[in-house]
Amino acid sequence: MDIVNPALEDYLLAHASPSDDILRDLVEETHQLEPGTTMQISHDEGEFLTMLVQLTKASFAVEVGVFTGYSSICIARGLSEGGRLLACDVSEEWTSVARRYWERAGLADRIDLRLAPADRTLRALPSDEAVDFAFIDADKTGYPTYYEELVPRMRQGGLIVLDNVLRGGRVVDPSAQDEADRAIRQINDTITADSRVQSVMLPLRDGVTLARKR
Ligand SMILES: C[S@@+](CC[C@H](N)C(=O)[O-])C[C@H]1O[C@@H](n2cnc3c(N)ncnc32)[C@H](O)[C@@H]1O
Repeated sequence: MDIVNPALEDYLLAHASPSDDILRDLVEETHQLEPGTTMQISHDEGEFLTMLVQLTKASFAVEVGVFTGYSSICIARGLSEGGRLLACDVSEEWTSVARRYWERAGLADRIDLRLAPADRTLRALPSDEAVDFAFIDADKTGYPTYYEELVPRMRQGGLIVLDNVLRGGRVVDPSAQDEADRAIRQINDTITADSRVQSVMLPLRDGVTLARKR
């Protein structure tokens, strides 16, 4: 199911601020890998992330799901002076590509990569409300856990962004019942009912939720 009419989607993509050589090369290199660019966020979503990080004036951000580093670059670029991004993933292979591009983008010194299951990395974070911005884009069955670990650690006004919350429209298809479908429906319902956050779901690419800690 198309979330947005494909012609309009192309039009939207063409009307975000232009990309740059680093991100273009990263897309091209990722295209050669086995999963290709299917897991990578799109250019307009990347611009949106940078803008959100800037608007929240974030200095400590957490990313769950690095892959080859596209979203990490977009988040790290938006951080305020001296800001840090804690980037969680389990793949040495894919994040080795990310590391090269972080270096090239001059961002390597502001990104801490943790190669471990993200639930473990998040649980090990201090419980004070220090996180300004978080982006969740990893294994879908983990979303409920990542969200629950992050909410108490967000500062007031901090923003959690979740990707793929529409799962290509599967969320409204009653026959779509795999583990990931159920986890995404669960987290979508949890967030809507969660009085700790103010939330909105946007039809950007595969669906993006913004949850702002009250
Ligand atoms: C959709 S991709 C992330 C795409 C990335 N945000 C980008 O812009 O290119 C999902 C990533 O989550 C990682 N992942 C899967 N299970 C994980 C887990 N339990 N903990 C941390 N990362 C995990 C995968 O290795 C993969 O790199």
